[in-house]
Amino acid sequence: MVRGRICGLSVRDVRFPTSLGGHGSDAMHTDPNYSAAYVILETDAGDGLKGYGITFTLGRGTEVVVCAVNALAHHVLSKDLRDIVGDFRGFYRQLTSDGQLRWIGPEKGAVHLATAAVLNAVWDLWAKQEGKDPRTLLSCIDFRYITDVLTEEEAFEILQKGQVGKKEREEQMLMHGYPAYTTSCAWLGYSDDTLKQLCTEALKDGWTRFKVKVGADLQDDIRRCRLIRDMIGPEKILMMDANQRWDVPEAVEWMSKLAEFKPLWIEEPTSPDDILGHATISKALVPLGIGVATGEQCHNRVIFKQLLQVKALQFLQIDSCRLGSVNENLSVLLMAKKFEIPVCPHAGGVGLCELVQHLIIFDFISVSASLKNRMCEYVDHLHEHFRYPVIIKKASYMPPKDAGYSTEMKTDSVQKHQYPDGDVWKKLLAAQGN
Ligand SMILES: C[C@H](O)[C@@H](O)CC(=O)C(=O)O
Ligand SMILES: [Mg+2]
Repeated sequence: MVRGRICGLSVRDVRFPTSLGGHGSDAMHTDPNYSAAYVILETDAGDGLKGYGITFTLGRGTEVVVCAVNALAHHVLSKDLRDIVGDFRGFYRQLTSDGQLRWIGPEKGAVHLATAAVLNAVWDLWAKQEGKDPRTLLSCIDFRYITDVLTEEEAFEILQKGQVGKKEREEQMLMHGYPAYTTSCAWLGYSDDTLKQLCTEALKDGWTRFKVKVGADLQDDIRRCRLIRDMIGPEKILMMDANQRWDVPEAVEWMSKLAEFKPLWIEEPTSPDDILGHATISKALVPLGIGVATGEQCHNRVIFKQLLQVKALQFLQIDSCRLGSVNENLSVLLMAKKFEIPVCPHAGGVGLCELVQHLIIFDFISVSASLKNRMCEYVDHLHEHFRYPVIIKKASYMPPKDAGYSTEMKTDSVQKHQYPDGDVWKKLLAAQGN
């Protein structure tokens, strides 16, 4: 039973100094500090339940997103949760169409990341209060701009079909979990020794799918890809991620040099906005047996729609915080199902694994009903800061059992990492003479 009026919204700038160890580094983000704009919603329901929402950012970018969350706060404050979820589509559109903020979006950039943080908190709160049926889920989706490829009725049919065999798939998930791959061994800033050590440990832990960062220096890539392929052997799966480093012809040329290492996909080969560029790359890489994956920086459902329409990707990477929360992610999962393109979510960052596990397990149970060519990213960082961290067993995500969106962070972690006043940052800034 949905209850409570939103009587408080707070947002924190939480940063982790991951750049110090080269964690998370790639060809374009050489010194990322994994960060989050962390939103807490309170209600007057008197049940003690709060909604926690995050969006993933890097370092100083968090300041901008925190401002955007505050600029959106008035849409949520004093609203009855029942009214919000009773017309969630309308509420989503209210946030994304705010007449004074829309100009710095629309549905993209900092303001869309902020929308995700706020709506993720709403979903967390709502999920703690009640379950949802297909019609309710559909009522949360804004179909504006995508009805040329997916109507509400088609989406309903997909969800109805997804009911068949649902029980068995739930049991399968509870027993075996959702298959994952690891990105933790091969960040670009890691030395070869670190890569070898982490890869040895990952193999011992049963990982069979690995992602390596590429794109800055070809000879370096060849050496690192050889190293990792030799270590994992010919049968295990290898993916590559260039994080938007190349122009279109460069991407094709570079990947033809890395093809000998048999990557399943090249991720973000070029600008995330270049839909036709991705299509050109996809086509050129077919003879090499390499697919194109993208999505972690796709602004919204419209970009995904076009990527699907022009066959620009073979693996679709939703992101729980880049898109407008569960609402928009649902529309993308449904479009992917219609086009029969496997969804392999982006995760890692701060809390992305915690959030996206809900989406991808839902996708398997209620939408795609398939694990073919599907896996979810896993990065072994920062889970200790969450109250309900992901559980990985035998390289698979085990379904979360606690109600909610697994978004709540430990109070102590938030305090210590709040920027710039948390203990961690006070010490680091003092050491840097700031
Ligand atoms: C800056 C991030 O760490 C980015 O490299 C993550 C990413 O591309 C991925 O996990 O995929
Ligand atoms: Mg990536």
